[in-house]
Amino acid sequence: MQGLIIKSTGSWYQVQTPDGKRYEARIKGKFRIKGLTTTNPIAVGDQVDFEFEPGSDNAVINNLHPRKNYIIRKSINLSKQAQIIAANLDQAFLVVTLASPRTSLGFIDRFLVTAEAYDIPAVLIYNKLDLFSDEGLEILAEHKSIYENIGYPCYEVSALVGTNINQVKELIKDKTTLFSGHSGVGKSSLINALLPDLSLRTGEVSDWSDKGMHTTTFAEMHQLPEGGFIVDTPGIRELGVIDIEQGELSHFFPEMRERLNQCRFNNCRHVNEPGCAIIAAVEEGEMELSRYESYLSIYHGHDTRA
Ligand SMILES: Nc1nc2c(ncn2[C@@H]2O[C@H](COP(=O)(O)OP(=O)(O)OP(=O)(O)O)[C@@H](O)[C@H]2O)c(=O)[nH]1
Ligand SMILES: [Zn+2]
Repeated sequence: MQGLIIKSTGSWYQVQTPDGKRYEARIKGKFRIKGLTTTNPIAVGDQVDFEFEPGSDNAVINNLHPRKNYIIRKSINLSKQAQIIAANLDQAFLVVTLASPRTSLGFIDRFLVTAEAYDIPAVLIYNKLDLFSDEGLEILAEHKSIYENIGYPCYEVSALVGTNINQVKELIKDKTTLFSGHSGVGKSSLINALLPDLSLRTGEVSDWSDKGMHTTTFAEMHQLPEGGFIVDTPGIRELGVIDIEQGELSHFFPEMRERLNQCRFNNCRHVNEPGCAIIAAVEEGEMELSRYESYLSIYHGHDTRA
């Protein structure tokens, strides 16, 4: 039988078959990703084959289908060990706000770089619109001109009041969508507004903490009545930057990517080289300074803006 993993703990998985039936299953055999040892080889979003052991109703997963993408969390101590958090995502939402706690451009850019590296289309959702001051609305307009120009859709909503929630419903229909964002921006409130039957607890400090690789992973996909899934994984609510080679970083800035072959040197770092097309684009106002600053900050590995 074939199914979709919709829930994972450290030791068992919930698989949903195309007819909507759900089974609890365990893994048999080894599933490996090149160059990585994974503590949990299968994650929500994975398509798997499974069978029942003869004479029992234990479902056993025996095959993993190829993934279009996946996100991992690396162990802090064991750099080659990783946990797979979710697979086959159609899009990643970063829920942000310009009320409190206001999300910074640096934080948004780090998220966008990560999504590019994972090959997952990213969307920015500005929540708490009902609380935006005039200044907040001005900043919103600036953000939209920065991000929409380089291909990242932006939506403004109020999870509390219900403003523009239908637009977001349209966006997530028939898709598998990851929700990320700082604590307190309203992810749970937004998911509750989209999926009223679910009732996630809001306004509580997340009880997840990084206790190392032995902590039980718990990720879940919530099925939408209109079709599609919301992926809610407490452990990666703030998708961090994954290991990116310095020389590759510019490929994950779409507006840099399209100019890379115009630099004088083909090993240009876009830091201070003569004839750099990126620096010229910033000087001519064709690339946003804030985006370039985020590039430099991540490049030099001291991105502390949160
Ligand atoms: N005014 C207003 N308040 C909101 C809105 N959305 C969420 N809130 C409030 O913001 C606070 C945090 O909301 P949550 O939904 O718990 O935020 P979260 O992002 O899930 O936070 P974590 O669970 O810590 O990751 C709560 O007090 C919500 O009621 C909104 O659109 N407008
Ligand atoms: Zn350059």
